[in-house]
Amino acid sequence: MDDEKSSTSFSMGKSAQERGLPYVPECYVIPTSHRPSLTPDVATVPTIDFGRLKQGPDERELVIEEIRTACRQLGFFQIVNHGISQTVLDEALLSASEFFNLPGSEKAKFMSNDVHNPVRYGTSLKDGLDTIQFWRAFLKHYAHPLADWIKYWPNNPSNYRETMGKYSSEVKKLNTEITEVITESLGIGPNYISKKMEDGMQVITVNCYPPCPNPEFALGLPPHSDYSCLTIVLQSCPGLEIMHTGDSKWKQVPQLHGALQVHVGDHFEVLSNGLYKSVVHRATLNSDKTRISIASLHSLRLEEKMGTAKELVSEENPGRYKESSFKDFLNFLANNDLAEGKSFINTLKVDEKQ
Ligand SMILES: O=C(O)CCC(=O)C(=O)O
Ligand SMILES: [Fe+2]
Repeated sequence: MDDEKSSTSFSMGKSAQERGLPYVPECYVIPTSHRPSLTPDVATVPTIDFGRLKQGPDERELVIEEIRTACRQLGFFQIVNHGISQTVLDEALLSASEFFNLPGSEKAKFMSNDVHNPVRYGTSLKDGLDTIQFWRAFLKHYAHPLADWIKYWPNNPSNYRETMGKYSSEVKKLNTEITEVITESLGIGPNYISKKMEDGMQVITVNCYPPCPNPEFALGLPPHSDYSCLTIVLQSCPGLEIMHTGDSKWKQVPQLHGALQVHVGDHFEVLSNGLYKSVVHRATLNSDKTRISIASLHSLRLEEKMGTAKELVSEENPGRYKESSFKDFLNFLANNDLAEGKSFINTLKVDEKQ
């Protein structure tokens, strides 16, 4: 996600004690209804074995069916046997954590509030901050075409560009494979959008959530869905929660060593005419260890519009979304605060009564 514009959007009004509630440190401003549970339900997340895609047409068809169900019901799944080695995953996480361990002055070289900036660092963990709702630092950088952008990435730690570059290019390839399977599962064929996606944007968001003394009163990231077509996430430990569409409850995604998480983003919801849902998710905190997540967000080129596949529109099932580009999302972001619950996908929905 792309944010960091506000740190004081919620106001609690009367203090908890005035309302006869248990003591809450005054610096935490997330209202009770938005606070996470320290013992969340665990999500039942479909785990897709990508190796099975190469085990003949029958097996491939079964995997595609599993992906179709996951995208319709949750907008989320995990993949194993994805072809990216554990060393590449571990080294990317290690470089990320070394970057966030650098002195503030080193990270501040990349500090920017301009959402259009292709490389930027931000943090809600500022010295002297008197209200806390989000407990996160992040580094974002464009990653495709890699040769165009890598020279602007941090070179401290000294192997950051090498390890994160390797991870980024492998995830980019994996994204093309997942895209093919997803459009196949929509019945519009594997090549429907794969070439455009190959040439499209890749934004790497590296999130760092340090231990929080009161994880029950704050969040790492507010609830949101990603603007992307697909987001692929690597996490160092649990903390991601997804909103279960069935019972509208927050559930924690369990840690599965070596797995990658796949989020359906807003632009695939649009492509599918709402058949697939972009998953609403948030990041929670813990009090004893730093959590790192590396989100790779994939979309079409900066100004290329994503619209609904015409094959999925009919008289009985009219188009439900306006088309939009990544740039449209950035313009939306520059003027709206996602922490206040503003949602890009809602701005794309065509009024059904029209
Ligand atoms: O930390 C996570 O697991 C989620 C990160 C995320 O949602 C994002 O960067 O958009
Ligand atoms: Fe996200």
